Amino acid sequence: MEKSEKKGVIDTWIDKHRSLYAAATRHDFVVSIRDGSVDLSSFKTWLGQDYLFVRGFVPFVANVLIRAGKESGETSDMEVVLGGLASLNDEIEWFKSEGSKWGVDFSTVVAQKANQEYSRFLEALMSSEVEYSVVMTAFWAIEAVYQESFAHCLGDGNKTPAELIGACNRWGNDGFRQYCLSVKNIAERCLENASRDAFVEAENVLVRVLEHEVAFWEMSRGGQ
Ligand SMILES: Cc1ncc(CNC=O)c(N)n1
Repeated sequence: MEKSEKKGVIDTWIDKHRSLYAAATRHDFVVSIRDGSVDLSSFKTWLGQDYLFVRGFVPFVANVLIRAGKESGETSDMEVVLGGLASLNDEIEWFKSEGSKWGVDFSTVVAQKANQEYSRFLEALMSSEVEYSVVMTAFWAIEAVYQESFAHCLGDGNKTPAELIGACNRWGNDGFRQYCLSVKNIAERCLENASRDAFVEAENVLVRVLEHEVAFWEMSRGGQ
């Protein structure tokens, strides 16, 4: 097989954890956006919680950026992560305008348990004890779940409500897909040279990200 066709370790792990991956990327909430049956109070709950999540995700990505500058062999790694950080700047502005559009006052939104647990998990990954390959794998998984989920809402035959297309475009667009592929390539390259321990930990962290993402979508059911 050509190198470009060779299945990487991340795809092997995704295949191995196929049902969990599907639970994270085809959650009822996402499917309900795509089929147009979404309950708007669920959407508002997700919006408020995700705004808080993203505020905690910024320092995580900043930490990845610092490590990409120091620990990576390739100068392009830092540029890929910097692109991600730059888009988070736009994203926070986007959240604020969506908040006013939907009447969600972020100053009164309280992080729910699943959100708090996800933030704690991100904080633990910021420790210098965690290897770069492990952090990169987690970073890829976090971004890829949103890319896959929202791209699904824009795919052929969707009945996504017009007022939710903007949200879906934010993560479902082709540029974000390309960016996720770049992050995946970085993670794959790091994993090729990782220690046995880091390799085992990376798979474990990938699974944990998927579990956190499922729990995160589940919060939308509360509809508060
Ligand atoms: C819970 C969660 N996971 C991943 C993302 C996507 N990354 C940045 O926006 C997100 N916004 N929220």
